[in-house]
Amino acid sequence: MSTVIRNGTVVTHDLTYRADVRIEGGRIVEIGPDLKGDTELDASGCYVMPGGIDPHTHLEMPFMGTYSTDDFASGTRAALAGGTTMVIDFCLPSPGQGLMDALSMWHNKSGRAQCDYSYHMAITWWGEEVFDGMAESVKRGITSFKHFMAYKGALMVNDDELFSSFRRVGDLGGVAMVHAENGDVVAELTAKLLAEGNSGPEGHAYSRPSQVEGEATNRAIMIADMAGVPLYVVHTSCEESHEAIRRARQQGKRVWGEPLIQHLTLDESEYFNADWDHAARRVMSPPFRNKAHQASLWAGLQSGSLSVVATDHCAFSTDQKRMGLGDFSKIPNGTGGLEDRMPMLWTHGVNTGRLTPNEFVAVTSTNAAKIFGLYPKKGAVAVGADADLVVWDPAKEKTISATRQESAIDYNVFEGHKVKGLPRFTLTRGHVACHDGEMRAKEGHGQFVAREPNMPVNRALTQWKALTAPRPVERSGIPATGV
Ligand SMILES: NC(=O)NCCC(=O)O
Ligand SMILES: [Zn+2]
Ligand SMILES: [Zn+2]
Repeated sequence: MSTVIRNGTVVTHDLTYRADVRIEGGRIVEIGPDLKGDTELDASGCYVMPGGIDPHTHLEMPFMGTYSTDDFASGTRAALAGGTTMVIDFCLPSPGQGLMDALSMWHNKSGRAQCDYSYHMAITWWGEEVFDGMAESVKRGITSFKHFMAYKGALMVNDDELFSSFRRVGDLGGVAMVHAENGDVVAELTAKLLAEGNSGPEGHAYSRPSQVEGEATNRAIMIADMAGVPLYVVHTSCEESHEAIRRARQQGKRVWGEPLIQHLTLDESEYFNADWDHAARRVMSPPFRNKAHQASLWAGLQSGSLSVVATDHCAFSTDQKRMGLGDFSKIPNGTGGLEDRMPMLWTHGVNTGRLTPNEFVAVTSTNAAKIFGLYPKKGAVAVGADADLVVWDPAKEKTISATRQESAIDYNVFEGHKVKGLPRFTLTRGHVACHDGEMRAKEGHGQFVAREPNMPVNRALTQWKALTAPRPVERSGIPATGV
């Protein structure tokens, strides 16, 4: 059985051209004019693009005394509704827990996934067991390792642990990742704000000024450079952090920055809303920033100093958010966005002229595929690639509303936003999961995707570090001591 997507314009990160796309056995088998198939999907007026890859989600994540509400079923369904065909979630061992033990727990949760997925492994503590578990993790196709520099007393690791782990990731040919906020300063500021009576959700934003992110980003970059490992900085939200990444890239360091769609389109005024629920629903780390920071993030996407737009989808219901009534530090951190990332970015990026359609593909799909060892299986419209595709209708419009979303939570941080540019069809390995607004996704269709270590960037960096490593100076004679 074959499917042909007809009459569309193929848009990849580097090319735009008219062609039909033929799919068989979940893969793209032919691209060209006038193709025939058993089933035909009409893409007239549409772009045929690689499905989105969101490399930053937390589905059914245990966090701050609860679990994020969207699980692998509802979260991946929301992803498909919005044109995203793969997510990379985080496997989070509890302190003291072995990495493979945590991995089996995550594999148990992901069985109901509706699109393909992978994991990053989090390093939440340090010891020989973790050191050994990292090699096993790479063998099982999990080649990226996340470190939290915030959440003191919970997930946070210190600089010595960071350096040890980064070196290990470098040796294993993986990618180091950081949540870059200075957790010690955040803890101090939180205590001070609460003591002074600042207990509402706005206190969360005050406790995490952009400096805590800028400082930690710079520190992580320097530690990664000394460890000789490529570094991916998640949820880059401000100019200070972007500046550190920009500077590092200009210096030839292998560093990538990831702004979120929320930080690009929503700002800090949300926290000053008189409605407690409204503000608390938007509590996430780092918090939303002002317009100047937003402009910096957009400029980073345009200039290439920032590489990937993600969501950090970690959705808590209003009831869960209310765990922090009277104390903002107990509001579970996280927001949704999986369903809205692509339409919001198209609307505010492509429709405004900030991004070209090719740049849109790069930052929503191809760059993540390349960085995390998935390309060209994912992130490509090419013969042999998985048929993870979105047929994108640039004329289709909607107003975002929680009443019509696939996510399981009871609100949407983009409520009332008008978007223009939506999927006509979303295909996951050839299966049409979203058919002109109607969901046909299947629970359990999603498969774990193992990833390869030692990407070209790893090899180049290792070669460069070997070439420039300290080595003893060869001397012909040793001077006499004079004694
Ligand atoms: N971002 C956030 O607030 N919650 C999810 C966990 C994390 O990525 O820090
Ligand atoms: Zn984070
Ligand atoms: Zn996250």
